[in-house]
Amino acid sequence: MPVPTDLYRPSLALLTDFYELTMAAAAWKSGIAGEEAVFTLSFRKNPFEGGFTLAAGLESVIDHVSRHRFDASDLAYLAEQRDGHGKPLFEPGFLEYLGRLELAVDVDAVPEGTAVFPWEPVLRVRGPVIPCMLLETPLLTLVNFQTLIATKAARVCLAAGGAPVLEFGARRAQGFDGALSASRAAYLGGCAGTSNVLAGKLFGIPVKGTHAHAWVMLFDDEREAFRAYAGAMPGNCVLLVDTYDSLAGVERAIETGRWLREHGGELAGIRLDSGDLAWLSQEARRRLDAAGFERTAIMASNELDEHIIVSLRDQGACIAAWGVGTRLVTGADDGALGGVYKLGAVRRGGGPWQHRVKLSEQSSKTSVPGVLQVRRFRHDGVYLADCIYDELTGLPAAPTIVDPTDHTRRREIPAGTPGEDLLAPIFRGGRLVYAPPALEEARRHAARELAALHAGVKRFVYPHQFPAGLERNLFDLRTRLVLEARGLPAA
Ligand SMILES: Nc1ncnc2c1ncn2[C@@H]1O[C@H](COP(=O)(O)OP(=O)(O)OP(=O)(O)O)[C@@H](O)[C@H]1O
Ligand SMILES: O=P(O)(O)OC[C@H]1O[C@H](OP(=O)(O)OP(=O)(O)O)[C@H](O)[C@@H]1O
Ligand SMILES: O=C(O)c1cccnc1
Repeated sequence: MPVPTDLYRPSLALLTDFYELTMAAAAWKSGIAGEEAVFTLSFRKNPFEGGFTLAAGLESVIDHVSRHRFDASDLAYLAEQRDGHGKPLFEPGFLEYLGRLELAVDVDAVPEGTAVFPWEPVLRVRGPVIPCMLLETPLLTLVNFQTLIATKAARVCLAAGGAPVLEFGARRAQGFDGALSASRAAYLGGCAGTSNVLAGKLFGIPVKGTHAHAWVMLFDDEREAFRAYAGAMPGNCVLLVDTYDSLAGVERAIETGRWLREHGGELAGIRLDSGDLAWLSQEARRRLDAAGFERTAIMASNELDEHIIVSLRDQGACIAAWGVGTRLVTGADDGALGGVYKLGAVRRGGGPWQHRVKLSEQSSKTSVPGVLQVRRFRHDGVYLADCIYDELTGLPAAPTIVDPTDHTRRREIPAGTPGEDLLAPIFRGGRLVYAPPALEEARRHAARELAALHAGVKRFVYPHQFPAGLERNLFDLRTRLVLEARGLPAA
């Protein structure tokens, strides 16, 4: 399948926060550029008050890291930056360094579509401090948004219970890039297709759609409009029936369906876009069935989300396909996934790694030190628990998992419980060592992941909290570092 190779040329190296560059300049100047660091990208809360999150954005991360370079125009722009005294902010030597910079980093990440939970490392970057810092902003930009939308899509598709969900969001998306990456993430999360034609071309997503109210309004009456559309699209005819009156529109759609049959076509569906979708869909179904159009599908749209879809199904709505736009591609009601990128350890001159922890008044914001990995344990195809551990100390044969927000909540994992590490090697020394799966495969992976989660984790109201926490030695190390940093005696 085609990849979006030409969308963002040249490199987007400047798409980083200014402070990453001022820190890079200071690191270069102060001689710590040769030191190594390891950073972890994780989030602290599942979006949408939900019980799970689906990781997305890795393919864009790979693309960004692979083509990262500061070109002459980037360097010229940086050379223009002045400090408060009107002097150049960046020294020529630093800019030359940036011009030669290659991101010789190791990146490990969970594959796209993997179910992930708060605190877990979703992605890890290890290498010289400057490249690690420069990547903070773009990696968060890419992973936070796409993960949010993939998770929203998974929720909407779970609500639809297997009926197809089409993503109709481009017109309400956050800009062109928001539209494209939302379409991709929505497909990854389970949507059956998109109305966004460029996303279809770039990512190989099936493109689908009906017609707008404007089509009907272009004609003097609805009958004429339906007939013209059906004549032009006999094999792809879904008629929007609510421009003037939904049920009268259904009657005209039935007439058009009869006409289509006489001309070798078939009315594929109707779309309802306003009013009481439960009642209208039942009444439309009754009329279509009575007229011999049992196979004509009823599609609904109109500011839908997972909660409205659940409610409509509970009310017995006869809706076979869902068109979901605004609330899907904007991740309503969560403006963003709150992913963060935190330093876990540093190493000087090839010596031993030294753990680092960031304190916060809010214990949920205290970072997790180490070179983090996560082991997922399972039983009979169902996920049991996730154990976040430090590769520097390793994982005991029978680990104890401690909930970082309540250390009295613990889970013992018996030795021999099957499980696997989630972070896979993506780059080694800046060289790509991972073959990203095709989007279709990532989508199948997401579906398998959702199937392996207990139903309680997927419910929308007060979901069960999946046991994901810190391996006990890591939890103890973190506690010790926090006490040390606060100048308190060890517990
Ligand atoms: N039976 C229902 N149960 C729950 N929510 C519904 C039901 N029918 C429609 N909705 C949802 O209620 C919200 C408001 O619908 P409303 O009927 O006000 O739209 P409308 O005013 O008819 O449409 P429009 O403003 O697009 O012309 C929408 O999000 C819609 O999806
Ligand atoms: O409601 P969403 O989930 O975003 O789905 C997409 C919406 O976009 C279209 O209409 P548009 O909103 O442009 O106009 P309308 O409200 O007048 O139908 C379509 O008819 C849907 O209602
Ligand atoms: O094809 C459709 O029905 C469609 C496309 C975009 C937005 N709303 C509806």
